[in-house]
Amino acid sequence: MKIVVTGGGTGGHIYPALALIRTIKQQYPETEFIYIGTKNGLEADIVPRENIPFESIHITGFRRSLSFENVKTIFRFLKGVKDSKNIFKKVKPDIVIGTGGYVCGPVVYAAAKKKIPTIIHEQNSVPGLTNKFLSRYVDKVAVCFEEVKEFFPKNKVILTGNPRASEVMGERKPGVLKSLGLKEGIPTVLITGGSRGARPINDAVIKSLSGLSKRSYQVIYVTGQVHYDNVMEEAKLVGTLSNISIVPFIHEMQKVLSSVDVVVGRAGATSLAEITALGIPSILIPSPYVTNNHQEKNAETLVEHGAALMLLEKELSSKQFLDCLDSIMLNDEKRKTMGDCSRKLGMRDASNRLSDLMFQLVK
Ligand SMILES: CC(=O)N[C@H]1[C@@H](OP(=O)(O)OP(=O)(O)OC[C@H]2O[C@@H](n3ccc(=O)[nH]c3=O)[C@H](O)[C@@H]2O)O[C@H](CO)[C@@H](O)[C@@H]1O
Repeated sequence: MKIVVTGGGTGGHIYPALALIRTIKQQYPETEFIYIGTKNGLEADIVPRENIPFESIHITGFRRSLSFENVKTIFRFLKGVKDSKNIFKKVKPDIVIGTGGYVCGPVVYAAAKKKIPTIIHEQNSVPGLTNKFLSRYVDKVAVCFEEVKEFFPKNKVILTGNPRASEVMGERKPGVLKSLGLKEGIPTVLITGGSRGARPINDAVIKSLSGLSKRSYQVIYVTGQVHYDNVMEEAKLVGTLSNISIVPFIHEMQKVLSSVDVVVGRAGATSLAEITALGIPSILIPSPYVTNNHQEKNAETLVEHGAALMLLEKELSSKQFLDCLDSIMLNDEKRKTMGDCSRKLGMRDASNRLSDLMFQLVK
């Protein structure tokens, strides 16, 4: 069987696709995959590392305001459809699956027009523009939140969860904290700004570094690749940070996640699927720069169930950040209660649910 997978731009769309590919490869090693992305998205770096054949098309997103760029985007879309059809001619896929991001638009649309079975996977509690458009053409829409079902055709939508939730399970390995220069057996928080890092979170963490260095707990701080050098300049001025490990990006996030006690981060849907699968309590600082403020809605679901605390970026200060972090890191009972609430939200069988849906469609 040949499967075309497409999705990209940011990690939140790429890692669910990779998790699905790994699950199917384990079950059916003879399955062939081709990943279609763009050259500018994170997928161009992440996917070839996994030894998955990678093809690229050129596409950009629509601007919300009237702009000549949107006219160019329409032409790029049409060219992307043509290029995708050419790839399909060569590859002859049995099914095409899109996991979100602009690149899915022309690829999945072209597949639907060619009558190839199609699925889109929506990770968020509010759908993205591309998936809303594609839902008219595809065979099935796989979702991760009950409340997002109403945005899609009733006869197509099905709750599967996010395959990353399945993938992060069972990866607990000793030595991970040591490899990051930290100690085993001490409460540890992971601070991240999502797959690309987030400057406002970095600003708050930099201002808190001196305070964090005096805490009894330890910190893994992921800056985002492009922000790393600047953060390190600032960190050098603070002095010794023996309980803080600062890194630009983590490639084996599943191993790190299973070694930490609390996560501080944005409220990207794939990250939330991972932390709820593992039952990790979190402090969420939703990005206000995303479509329909969907990260705040993602975060609210966890807060309402007692699994997370939310801080709004516009109110974020170093004092508020440290107080909130201390309230969980220094309170074992609270960590445990929040962790239990988080675990209840996890959908750990998501990979199988999505691959079952796929095989039903191909049959
Ligand atoms: C700004 C933006 O548009 N963000 C969107 C994007 O976020 P983003 O790409 O940040 O997505 P998520 O936070 O959902 O997922 C990030 C993924 O990258 C991984 N990771 C992260 C950091 C790192 O160092 N190493 C690593 O492997 C995480 O484990 C996770 O698998 O996609 C999500 C899923 O559709 C959306 O909910 C977010 O709103």
